[in-house]
Amino acid sequence: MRNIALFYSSNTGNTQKVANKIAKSLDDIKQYNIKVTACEYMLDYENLIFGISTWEDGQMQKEWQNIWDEFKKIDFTNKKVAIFALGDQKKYKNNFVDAMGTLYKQLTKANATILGFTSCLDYNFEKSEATINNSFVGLPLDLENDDEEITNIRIKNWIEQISKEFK
Ligand SMILES: Cc1cc2nc3c(=O)[nH]c(=O)nc-3n(C[C@H](O)[C@H](O)[C@H](O)COP(=O)(O)O)c2cc1C
Repeated sequence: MRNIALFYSSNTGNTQKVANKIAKSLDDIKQYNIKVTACEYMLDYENLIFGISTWEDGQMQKEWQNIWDEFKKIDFTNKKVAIFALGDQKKYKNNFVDAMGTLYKQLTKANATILGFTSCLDYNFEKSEATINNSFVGLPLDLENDDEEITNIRIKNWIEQISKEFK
């Protein structure tokens, strides 16, 4: 059995809703809210999924900010990591899912192998800290503006994509 864990946090429940959907689609997964689970538990898993939302013009959701000093001490060598991110491409079009970029940069510094990049083409935004060469560094989701059907398709495709690459 593979060893996968999903760590997330959420202000209004949007990231939680997506976390629940992803966890339901994978048999071999453990789900943790970082509000109540210390980040050293991440060390127990070879494959990790992180869920993060962006607030206050480009900032990480508050629980990610709270664990950030501890998180920065973790070495992710030999770990495969995929990120999904909640944001609003209409109201915050110049900071769309910026928090995913912040998380990505730290994970890269900490030697993680990041997978699950997706194309920017399907989205309508101006600027994001979470892109490299027209790809997002994970899966952005916009529950404020996109139909549930589109969101569900994106999640399904992304799970297929990362599932193949997890060890
Ligand atoms: C005050 C406020 C600031 C926000 N700032 C951003 C932002 O800078 N970039 C972005 O993409 N989304 C932003 N959002 C949208 C949220 O990220 C989005 O609603 C998300 O689904 C919230 O997820 P959560 O409830 O799981 O935390 C903001 C929303 C609010 C209410």
